[in-house]
Amino acid sequence: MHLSLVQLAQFRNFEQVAFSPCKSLNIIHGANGAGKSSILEAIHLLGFGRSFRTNRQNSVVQHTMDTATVFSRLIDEEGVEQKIGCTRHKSDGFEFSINGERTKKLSDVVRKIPMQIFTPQSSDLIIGQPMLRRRFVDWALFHVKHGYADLMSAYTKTLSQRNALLRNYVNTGKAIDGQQFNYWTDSLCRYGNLVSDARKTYLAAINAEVVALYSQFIPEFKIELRYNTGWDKGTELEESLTLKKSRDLQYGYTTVGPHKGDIKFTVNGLSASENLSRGQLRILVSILQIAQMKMFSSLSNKSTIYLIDDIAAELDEKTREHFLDLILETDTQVFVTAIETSQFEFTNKYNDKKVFHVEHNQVNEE
Ligand SMILES: Nc1ncnc2c1ncn2[C@@H]1O[C@H](COP(=O)(O)OP(=O)(O)OP(=O)(O)O)[C@@H](O)[C@H]1O
Repeated sequence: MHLSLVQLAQFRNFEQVAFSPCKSLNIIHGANGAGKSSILEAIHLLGFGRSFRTNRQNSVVQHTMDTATVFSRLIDEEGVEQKIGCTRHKSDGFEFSINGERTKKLSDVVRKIPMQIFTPQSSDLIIGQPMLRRRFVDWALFHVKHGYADLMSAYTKTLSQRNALLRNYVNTGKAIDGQQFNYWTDSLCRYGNLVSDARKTYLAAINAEVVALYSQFIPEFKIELRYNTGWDKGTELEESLTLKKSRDLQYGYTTVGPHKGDIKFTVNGLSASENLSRGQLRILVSILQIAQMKMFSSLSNKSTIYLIDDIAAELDEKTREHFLDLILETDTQVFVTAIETSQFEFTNKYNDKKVFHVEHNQVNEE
């Protein structure tokens, strides 16, 4: 699967640009401020439905304009072309389209273009908030496990109902309706156990791949990843909810469950977030993503699109080369940005490669 055309209109510094990427490696280079990251950001909108650079989504719209548009042609595994579009209206949010048909359902678009992104901030996956690590696993399960999106939405709805009862108790001091509370607690257990089992199974499946890949980069390090369920060790979720009921009543929200789950990474038995260098953290993230893409393609027979912003940041040339070699082995379409093409001399060995120069708000193939 790959994008054969990308068009941007009134998107950040680009008035109108279009370019035709190749199926494999696409190098986008240009000076600071030329618009390299903006191009990745536009493609990212199609795969995630949001910018990776800002929470203020309107900032992608060109100053003085009201809408920004990204349009793409996607060629799937069977060679069938689909047209995927995304428009950001400053006054009315996002609008997506598939083959010209408008869809409000983001998941329909996201499901069509499985995508990963690697940026200088990607180490946050290891050192940042647990939510990022839950999102990492949930991305894979969303794409490969039938019904997982519905399961997550049932869990989230149940959690918010239970939290509403707890919050109301804290705010008003009125006793909680016991029947309702037990109903939502039972549902939380049912969905929560399913979510947690799916995450554990998935992580166990990619673990061996992560260990093998990491040892190729840094042989002396033995990496391990472990899922923390988000409730008391050695107990079932049901038991933990009972144990924590008085705390939940005091705080006004549910303090245990898979919404508190996390992944712990250790290297030679020590915490990865506290002991790895910045470059080693980035290597770990790249490996997690490569393992994820390999697993994804073996389970779904589909490939991924991989965006790499500023590959040179904290990765030496040997590592960059090994990293790209591993990704390109997985039949992935790659978009990678850098300031200088000299950072890519090692890519001369790849036949399927295009180089684009971004300058004067234009994208030119070289
Ligand atoms: N909404 C907008 N309208 C017009 N121009 C914008 C808008 N938002 C950002 N810009 C400009 O677009 C340009 C592109 O920025 P971008 O971050 O994509 O460049 P870059 O090539 O990735 O730079 P660097 O190498 O420094 O990271 C910048 O000059 C920025 O000032």
